[in-house]
Amino acid sequence: MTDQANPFESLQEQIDDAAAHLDVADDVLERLKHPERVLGLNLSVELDDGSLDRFRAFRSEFNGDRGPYKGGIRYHPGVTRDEVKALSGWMVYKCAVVDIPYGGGKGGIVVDPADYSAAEIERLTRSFAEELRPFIGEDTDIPAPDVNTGQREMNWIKDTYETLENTTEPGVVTGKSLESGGSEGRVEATGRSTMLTAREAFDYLDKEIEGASVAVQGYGNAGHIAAYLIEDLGANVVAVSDSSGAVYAEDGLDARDVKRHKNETGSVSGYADADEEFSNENLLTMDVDLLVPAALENAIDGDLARDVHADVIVEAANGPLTPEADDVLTEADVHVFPDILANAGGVTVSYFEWVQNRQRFYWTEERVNEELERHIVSAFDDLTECYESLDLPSFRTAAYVVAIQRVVDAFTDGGNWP
Ligand SMILES: NC(=O)C1=CN([C@@H]2O[C@H](COP(=O)(O)OP(=O)(O)OC[C@H]3O[C@@H](n4cnc5c(N)ncnc54)[C@H](OP(=O)(O)O)[C@@H]3O)[C@@H](O)[C@H]2O)C=CC1
Ligand SMILES: O=C(O)CCC(=O)C(=O)O
Repeated sequence: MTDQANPFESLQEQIDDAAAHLDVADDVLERLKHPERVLGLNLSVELDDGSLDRFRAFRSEFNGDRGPYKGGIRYHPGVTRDEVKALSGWMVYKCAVVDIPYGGGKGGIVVDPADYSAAEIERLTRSFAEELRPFIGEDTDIPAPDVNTGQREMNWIKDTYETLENTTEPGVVTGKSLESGGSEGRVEATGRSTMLTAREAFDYLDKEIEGASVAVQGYGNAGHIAAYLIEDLGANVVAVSDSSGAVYAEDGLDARDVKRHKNETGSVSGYADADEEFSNENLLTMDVDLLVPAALENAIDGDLARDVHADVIVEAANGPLTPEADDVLTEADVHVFPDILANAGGVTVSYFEWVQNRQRFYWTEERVNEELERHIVSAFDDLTECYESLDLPSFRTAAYVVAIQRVVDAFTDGGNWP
């Protein structure tokens, strides 16, 4: 990270920027900028050597006007209370922009999972699930995966909850494995909506995605899947990175093959068919047609933004640009398509998973992908229509205008739906 911007303050600034174009009373606006409840925990977990370790953990329930709180759980040493608050707020507006019936929540544990065994991570996850039990449920608050969590952790949360509640309630958490009631297409969903947003953006801007040069920062769930799906559109993924640094090939990498290399060695570095290796900062300032930040918040601050040479940015990560970076890039006519649209595929397919869990009726992958495409394209159209009709300064502001209006309507029209 190149910047110390507080993500919670960034979120509040984004809301204020959009509210300036809306007729929202100050007291209602104040409500939209603060979480309803933040749970802070100290989890005591037994390590494999018999000693106890203490872990700080959080769950923020930001706003439930449109439905149950919804959002992932992150395991990372950099997790803070304010980061979790920001991430939960972004979930509110993300769910509203794609018009799914949820509010926003997010959780996190301050931990580097690489330092612990699988058994220790299981005990940590189950301990968190026990503490969350009174607050979560398929109609109240529904966790999901985020950075460094996936199907394994979601299965443990579901199992702990169902055991303690003596019930069958698979919709209490999404992002589970298929065997535990997960949905086809959920693993790929975040990368898929990033690809769909990039495709729609290029079309909207009258640019060709075929042959476009692409750089992707972060090669986890969101980044690597976005990379290969964008490659499938005929684009040329010339650079990708993870925490070890970036690899570059002038004629294009093979995104799936880079992932195979990362699975084998732990990082993208050392990929044999790369022409060159360089830093993440170099990747973010490359002269490419499309830049996809898919790692963490604050990847691009105001200073770095002045060196960004990409034409279009599609945000797979949550909050990768600081508000100052946004201003610099808007001024420089770089088209930024925001996180709350581009990475909304994850929560949208989580919604499909929850619907399937409640109906005990499971969809094909084809149906999931069709419904996802419909939601993302429709949200993209709402956003660009708002951008044009109100003559807004950025696509981010347009996304927040659409989303905030929907949340305000749900609040003023008398609460939750459906
Ligand atoms: N998973 C999901 O469903 C969703 C995720 N998101 C967002 O997408 C982003 C990525 O999440 P996800 O892919 O799930 O997480 P993962 O843990 O799967 O991947 C994170 C990736 O980011 C890399 N990374 C971390 N720090 C840096 C850095 N400083 N520079 C470059 N790369 C870095 C990691 O590197 P390494 O592999 O070396 O650790 C890893 O490749 C987050 O902002 C998340 O909130 C948004 C919507 C849904
Ligand atoms: O799938 C979900 O419910 C939430 C995913 C998530 O945490 C996010 O979109 O940032």
